[in-house]
Amino acid sequence: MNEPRLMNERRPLRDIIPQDDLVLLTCSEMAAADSAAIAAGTPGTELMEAAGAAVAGTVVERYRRQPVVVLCGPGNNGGDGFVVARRLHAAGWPVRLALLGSLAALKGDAARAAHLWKRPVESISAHLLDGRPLVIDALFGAGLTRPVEGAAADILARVEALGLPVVAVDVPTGLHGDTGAVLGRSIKAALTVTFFRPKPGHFSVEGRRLCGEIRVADIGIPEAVLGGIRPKLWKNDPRLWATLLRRDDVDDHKYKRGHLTVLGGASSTGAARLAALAGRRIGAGLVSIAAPRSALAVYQGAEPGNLVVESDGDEAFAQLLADERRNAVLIGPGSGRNERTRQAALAALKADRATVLDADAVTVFADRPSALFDAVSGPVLMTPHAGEFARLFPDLVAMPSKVERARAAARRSGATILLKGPDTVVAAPDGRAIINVHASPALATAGSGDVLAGIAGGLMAQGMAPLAAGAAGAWIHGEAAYRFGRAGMIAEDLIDCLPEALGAAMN
Ligand SMILES: NC(=O)C1=CN([C@@H]2O[C@H](COP(=O)(O)OP(=O)(O)OC[C@H]3O[C@@H](n4cnc5c(N)ncnc54)[C@H](O)[C@@H]3O)[C@@H](O)[C@H]2O)[C@H](O)CC1
Ligand SMILES: [K+]
Repeated sequence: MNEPRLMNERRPLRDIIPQDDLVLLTCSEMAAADSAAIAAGTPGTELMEAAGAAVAGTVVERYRRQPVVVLCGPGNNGGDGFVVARRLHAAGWPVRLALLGSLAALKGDAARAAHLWKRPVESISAHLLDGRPLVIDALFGAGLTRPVEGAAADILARVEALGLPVVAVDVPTGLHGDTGAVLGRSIKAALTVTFFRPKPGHFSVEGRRLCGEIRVADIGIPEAVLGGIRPKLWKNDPRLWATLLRRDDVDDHKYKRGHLTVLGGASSTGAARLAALAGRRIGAGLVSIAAPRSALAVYQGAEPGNLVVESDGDEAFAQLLADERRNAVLIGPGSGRNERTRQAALAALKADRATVLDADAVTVFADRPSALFDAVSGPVLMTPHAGEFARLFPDLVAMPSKVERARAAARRSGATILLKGPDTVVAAPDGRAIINVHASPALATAGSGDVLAGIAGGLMAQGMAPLAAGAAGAWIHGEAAYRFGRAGMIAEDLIDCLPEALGAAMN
């Protein structure tokens, strides 16, 4: 029987398959797309006209005709606003337009758009809101560089106090397009119309709270411009990795689907057991728990499907990994912040195994992160939550962008970082990153992280590269919670919903 050989061949790990329509562009990449479109023959004025037309068209589509006030800022976001106002007026809507700053200060495309508006330009004042109009927020967009204050902040506060409906142009004013942070004050929109591709900021926790429904309008920027930009950020979706889940080998069998070894702790055995179950449910061929002698009986009595192997003492785990069929390792859930965990993690990295380091396996290195980073050379996925991240990368916490925080940590550690949260970011050392918002608040339950780590470990056992395993794991984890779909979910429920979630990912 030649199975063991199959386990030894180091097949290339299967990695994500980039999808252009899932790309997210930063403000500067968006400006580059603009410039490329203009260089390819589409005047900036046409882009602005198309942007304003897209907003006006969406408003007409979504709202009954009613009084509208368009709040325009001093730049091209405001320029878009002039186009929106002109088009809504032409469609018979009662429109008022107010400008922050002076007409004379407008430049370029915005000045041209303002020139085409032949009706009054008012100044920003609370009286604009008499009659409870629909508000078009064209104050600031991709050019926001500092906190919103003064008249702009005042009018937004007034809009909010009156509870008026808001449609945001590109991004709600005050939301930073790249970091998704709020500078000064912002405004909650019912609908945000952005252009060509969304921005990372649209999907931050604040971004999702403030943008409302997000519409991405085609404004005539050719897809080909992406070739020159070479974006490295995508919104998570099964289309990035679902084909990697397919089991096309006709002679598929458990040895080909990898062997995930989970380090079991002595005290809280539930975490490792949950992770092991998740690894099996997601399709790993074999999953075993390396248990200390003192907890052997507990693990053996728990789930018959989990192989349990004794692994006591610091060197024991390294000896286990002498068996190359153990091609993937998960350390952390419930394993304790102790020397055994540290040594097991270093043994897995030294043995160049596909390794997931979660929870205790991350924080046990907090005193000397370099000891961990220096040992990373192969496929490693770290899955910290914000607190664990801060212990390992304290100096990165101040970075305003979660994507950039995760990317910096990945570059520094050499591992792929899955930085958990309602907006989980998975970032590889080469800069590629994926934002996952396919998640439910119900996931904030004890043990949920153990399940996620087990899913990712099970996928890496089957040959998925860390970025793909992290993205697929985060999405499937979220889908399982949606599938459970009712209050009172506990981590074990996620395990039972994994087959449906996996099925949803593959359809
Ligand atoms: N392809 C596209 O994405 C297109 C985008 N368009 C629109 O253009 C804006 C970006 O325009 P820009 O002039 O660069 O910046 P803003 O209009 O957002 O800001 C104007 C200006 O304001 C200054 N500023 C920044 N922050 C503040 C602040 N807190 N207080 C006061 N002043 C501030 C800063 O100098 C900015 O330059 C984009 O959002 C789209 O709506 C194109 O119209 C069409 C193609
Ligand atoms: K805006």
